[in-house]
This record gives sequence, C-alpha cells and structure tokens, in this order.
Amino acid sequence: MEVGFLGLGIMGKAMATNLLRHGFKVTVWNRTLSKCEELVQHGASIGETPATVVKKCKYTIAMLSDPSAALSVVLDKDGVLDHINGKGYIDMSTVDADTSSKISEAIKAKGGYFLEAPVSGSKKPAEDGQLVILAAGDKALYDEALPAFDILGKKSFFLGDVGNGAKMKLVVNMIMGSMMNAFSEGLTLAERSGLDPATLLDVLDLGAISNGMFKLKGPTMLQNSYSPAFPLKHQQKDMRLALALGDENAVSMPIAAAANEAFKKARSMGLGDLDFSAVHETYKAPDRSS
Ligand SMILES: NC(=O)C1=CN([C@@H]2O[C@H](COP(=O)(O)OP(=O)(O)OC[C@H]3O[C@@H](n4cnc5c(N)ncnc54)[C@H](OP(=O)(O)O)[C@@H]3O)[C@@H](O)[C@H]2O)C=CC1
Ligand SMILES: O=CCCC(=O)O
Repeated sequence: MEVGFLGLGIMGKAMATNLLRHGFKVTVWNRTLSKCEELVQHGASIGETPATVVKKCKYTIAMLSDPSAALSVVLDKDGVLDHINGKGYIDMSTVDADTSSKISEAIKAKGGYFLEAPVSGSKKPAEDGQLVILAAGDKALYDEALPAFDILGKKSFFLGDVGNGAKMKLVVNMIMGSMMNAFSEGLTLAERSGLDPATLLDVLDLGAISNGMFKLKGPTMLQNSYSPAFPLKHQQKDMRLALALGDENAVSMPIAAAANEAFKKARSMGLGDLDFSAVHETYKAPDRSS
C-alpha cells in the first residue's frame, strides 16, 4: 500500500519511519526538503510538493506544526487540493475544530475524503507505535487507514463528525499542560522549602497521583534538561486553542489560563523550542521568587 506523508518533524519522522519498517511504501514531503533524506535511507520516496505526493498515493497523512501550517499545505500553490479528487487526506496535526472543518470542506469540495486524526502520545510512543489515535470524519477512510493506525498506535478511537477528534485532543493537552505547571510549582516548592525534590518524585510515584508524565519528565526536569520530545511552543499553541474552545462554550478555565500564561512566559524567555517541561524554568525566574 502506497501512502503519502507530509511533515517530518519530531512526530512525522518517527511515524513515517514506523510505516516503512512495517512494509508500507511511503512517499514523503517536508517543507525543508533535506529532512526527507533520512527517510529515503529507510526506503521512502520523495515527492517534490504536497500535490505530487497526493497524486501518487491512495491516501496521504499530514503531521504539521499548527493551524497555519495545516491550512497552507492544503490550500497553497502545489498543495494537497490540486490532486485530491478521489483520494483520502488524513490530518494528524493538533489543530482546532474550525481549522479542521475548513480543511475538510475544501477537500470535499474537490471530490476528496477527509479524516482528522490527532494523537495522544509523544516522540517515544510515536517511535514505538504506541500512540492513541483520535479520529473523526470520513468513516470509510478511517476503515481504510486502520492497518496504518494499527502500526502507529496502540488504540484508535472513531469519534464521529469532523471536529470531535480535534476537540478531544485539545481537552487532553489542556489537562496535561495544567498538570505540568502544578508539577513544576511543586518541584520548586519542595526545593525552596528545603526538601529533596528527588524524594518528592518517589513519594508522588507511590501515591494516587502517580502518572507516566511525572515519572518520565521529573528526573530530567531536576537536571534542567529539556531536550524536546514535545516542543513547548506547540503545548502553548494547544493551551491557546483549548482556551478558545472554552470561550466558545462559556467554560471558565482559570487553571488552564494560568498555565497558558506560564507557557507564554517560557516562550518569551526563549524556551519555545525546548521540551514543554521547560516551563519549570519560569517557576525559578526571579520575578516569581521575590
Ligand atoms: N511532539 C509531540 O510530542 C507531539 C506533537 N503533536 C502535534 O503534532 C504536530 C507536529 O509536532 P512535532 O512533530 O512535534 O513538531 P515539529 O516542530 O518537530 O515539526 C513540525 C513540522 O511542521 C512543518 N511545518 C511547520 N510550518 C510549516 C508550514 N508553514 N508549511 C509546511 N510545513 C510546515 C515542519 O517543517 P520544517 O521541517 O520545514 O520546519 C515540520 O515538518 C503538532 O501539531 C503537535 O502539536 C501531537 C502529539 C505529540
Ligand atoms: O501533543 C502532545 C502530547 C504529548 C503526550 O501525549 O505526551
């Protein structure tokens, strides 16, 4: 089965590599074309533009940074729309429901089929085929893509109409971003009040709020090490989009709003390309400690 793959960042590279490892023929495209070379070594072909990838493949997957990138790859010159008639397009990027609906409408108007399928899980689950896939849109395309989803993920959900996958993903990441801030505050409070934060990690891990994120990120945060698995700028984008979803639905979200402010502050400190756990640094910044 020949599938297309657009966007070879942290996630896209791992996901496309996984498909190749499991026998899929994959044609890749990335805005910075040089990033395709590593995939070629794993057996991928390169498409010169999103349009040429779509033309060649029965369906094409995208994993792009944000709403503006997701829209641009579809709507701009040499974009997905040029050859989408009769083909499938699966956007796995984290975007808002409005963006996803715009893409869906544009694709359907040209005779194509659309599925949104954002994922829960980061770099390592992407490498290990352990993502959780949150799909919505064209059910026939979902069924067709299941063999690929079974390689990329440990569980796929079909959530109905376009927008539901995007919303589910934003709710999950809003909770995650808020938790990361509470965790960072706690680590800082432990240290400043004379406790050993490494012991705090052990205590947390044995109690009711033990979770994979604290376990994975805690030790590296204590070493001030923030090699990016999930870039902080993307987490802040997700908080922003989740807060907009809260606005639309008149849901008061004071905790998420405070977490968003901390991620914005981290971006202003130049930490946007580091892992989202680098928000920890904002809790050590002088204006919070004075
Ligand atoms: N990292 C993670 O843990 C997870 C991320 N996600 C979501 O997945 C998506 C990708 O994340 P990730 O791989 O980490 O991000 P990266 O920043 O590593 O990669 C972003 C990708 O988008 C491309 N891109 C950015 N702007 C444009 C544009 N204007 N036109 C075309 N291509 C563009 C980049 O191309 P180029 O190489 O040229 O810059 C790159 O391929 C995001 O929506 C993120 O929120 C979801 C789950 C987990
Ligand atoms: O969107 C990124 C999610 C990262 C994760 O689920 O660990």
